[in-house]
Order: sequence, then structure tokens, then C-alpha cells
Amino acid sequence: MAAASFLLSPRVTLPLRRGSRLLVSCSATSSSSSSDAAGGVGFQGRVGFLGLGIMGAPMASNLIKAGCDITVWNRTKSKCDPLLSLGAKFESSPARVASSCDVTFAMLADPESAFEVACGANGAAEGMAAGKGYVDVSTVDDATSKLIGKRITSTGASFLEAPVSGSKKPAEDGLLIFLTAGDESLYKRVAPLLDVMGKSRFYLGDVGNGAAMKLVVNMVMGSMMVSFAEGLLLSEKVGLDSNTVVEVISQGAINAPMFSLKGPSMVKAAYPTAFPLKHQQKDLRLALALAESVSQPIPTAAAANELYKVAKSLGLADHDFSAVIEALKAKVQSSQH
Ligand SMILES: NC(=O)C1=CN([C@@H]2O[C@H](COP(=O)(O)OP(=O)(O)OC[C@H]3O[C@@H](n4cnc5c(N)ncnc54)[C@H](OP(=O)(O)O)[C@@H]3O)[C@@H](O)[C@H]2O)C=CC1
Ligand SMILES: O=CCCC(=O)O
Repeated sequence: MAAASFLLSPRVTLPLRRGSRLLVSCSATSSSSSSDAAGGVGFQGRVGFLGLGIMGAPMASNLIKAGCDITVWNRTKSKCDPLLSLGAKFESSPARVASSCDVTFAMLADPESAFEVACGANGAAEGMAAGKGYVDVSTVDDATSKLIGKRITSTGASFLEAPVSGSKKPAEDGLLIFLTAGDESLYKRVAPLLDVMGKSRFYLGDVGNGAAMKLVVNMVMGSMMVSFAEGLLLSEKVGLDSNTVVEVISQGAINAPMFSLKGPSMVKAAYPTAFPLKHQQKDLRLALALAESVSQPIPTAAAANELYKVAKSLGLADHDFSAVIEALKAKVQSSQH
């Protein structure tokens, strides 16, 4: 196959950075079309799910609705209740989930919580053993992912990192994009489950490549949002109608679903949380560290990160990341006084 060529389905091999190969597996199927009778989705065994926040809850919910045998745990136990009503089982710690399940997924807030839940006291690693699998779908840095992978595999179990692109609605609709790396046989084993929760999946090789891919994507997204916010405020200042700006952008070369989705509510200063601002700032912080590790300047992302930090200090951490526009508004006000 020519170096730059690729096929859309079902599997694609592309050259990977640093001389190795990138194996890309694409599934163009949606959750419903990929389901079959066996175990609901073609996966035999019990599935654990740790972390039932904005993303974890709908992902686990889709697995239950597809007929999977799901056991859940969440630090705040009350968030398990809607899943238990749908038929999930409950265990009282990550270790107990892992020991009672064949494969366990984790969707945690950040590197610290992902490490704690996997490797801390009563963590998933304590319930792991040969034949089991751990799939971490949280957004973390490559170093944390490697540490978690090392601890999990020290038990004889397999490890796959699989952060996702796509937010609350794609999680609800089973349309996420999985950026996986690590144990390839575990990747193949859980593919039917990924296909319930997502519209496509990429296998990127060694642990760390999935985390890096996710941070690159979210670095671009965080900077795009700041640029968009600047455009909306500038247009308002010069007397343009912001809704018309959103419409014009949506018809041109810089159209992005994110602008059309978030723009109308940003104009109304409403920020219903899909992707919490604190997580976007975390991803920019991690992307900056990734860039520093290879001496790559990313000045636009660095500037965007500063604005998200200001937004956090204004009490906007749990709002949607589009609330970063409020940090720009605050800057204008402070420069006028
Ligand atoms: N929202 C989005 O659009 C997307 C988010 N992501 C990433 O997915 C991950 C989860 O995001 P999201 O669901 O939005 O986040 P939420 O903040 O809604 O959920 C975070 C989850 O982590 C748990 N948690 C936090 N700290 C700890 C801890 N110390 N110990 C145990 N559990 C803990 C929370 O438990 P509790 O309920 O007790 O607080 C909750 O289950 C993040 O890494 C995020 O960057 C990726 C793609 C899109
Ligand atoms: O990590 C969050 C990503 C949000 C999105 O892809 O829309």
C-alpha cells in the first residue's frame, strides 16, 4: 500500500511517528447496527464501569441498553442509582468491580483520580488478574497512562488506554471516537463494546499514543474556542449582530460543529455544561507539558490556557468550557477601571 493511502473500512495501516506503524481500525457502524444477539453486542462476559460523571453515565447506560452485564462504582454513590434502575449491578469499590468483572472501564476526571481509582487502596488493580482487562477512557497524560498500565499488567491483566473525542451528546448517542493504544488483543476483545459507545475507533500502538492524540485534539479545540470567543466579543464591540457572525462562520471554510453548537448559547451568556471548563484547562495544561517534553513551542495554546485559568478563578470551573468568553469580558471590564 502506498505510504499515504488509506482505506475507510475495516482496518487501515498508516506510517506512525518515530518509524513504527500506526494501525487504524475504523468502524463506521453505530451502536444499534453493531449489536447482535450474543451478550447483546457480541462480547461475552461481565463489564465493570468506574466513574459515572457527565461522560461515564451515558456510556455505561448505552452498554446496559445494548444488553451487557454491567457492574458500576462511583465515588459519589448516588450517581449509580439511575444505572441500577436500568439493571446494572453495584460493587462497593473499584477492586471489587474489577474482581467480579472480565473487563473494567474507567472514566475519571483527571490523572490524579484515574491513578487513584486504578492503583490506590481498594483500587481496580487489587481486583485484577490474568485474563482480565482494564480500559481507561479518561483523558490523562501519557506518563500517568503508562504508570496505570504498568500496575495493571503487573497483575497479569491487560491494559488499553482509550480516551474519547466527543462530548455529552455523542456519549448519549453512542457516537464517540475512541483513541486507543496498548494491548492489541484487549482492543480486539472490547471492540464490540467500543462500537456500542462510539462511531469509530483508532488503534494507535503503544500506551501513550492515545493520550497524546487526545491532548493534541483538545489543545486545538481549546484554542479554537478562545479565538471564537474573541471574535464574538469583537463583533459585538463594533456593532455587528453576534448571531449573524455565528451564521456567517457556519457557512464558510472555518465552520466547525462546535461553533454552531455553542455559539447561540454563548451569545446569550448561557453555558450549560457538556465539557466542564476545568477539564479543558487540565487538557491544555497536559498538552503544554507534552509539548515541553519534545521542545515544541505552542504559544497559542499557552495563551489560551491562561484565559481558562482566569475563567477558573472567576468561579467558572464547572460551567461549560465555552464560558471562557466570560474571562475575556472580565478583562475588558478591568482594563476600563
Ligand atoms: N465532558 C466531556 O465533554 C468530555 C470529557 N472527557 C474526559 O472524560 C473524563 C470525565 O469527564 P466528565 O465525565 O465530563 O467529568 P465529570 O467531572 O462529570 O466526572 C468525573 C468523574 O470522576 C470522578 N472522580 C473525580 N475525582 C475522583 C477521585 N479523586 N476519586 C474517584 N473518583 C473521582 C467523579 O466522581 P464523583 O461523581 O464522585 O465526583 C466522576 O465520576 C475527563 O478526563 C474529561 O477530560 C473526554 C471527552 C469529553
Ligand atoms: O474532551 C472533551 C472533548 C469534547 C468534544 O470533543 O466535543
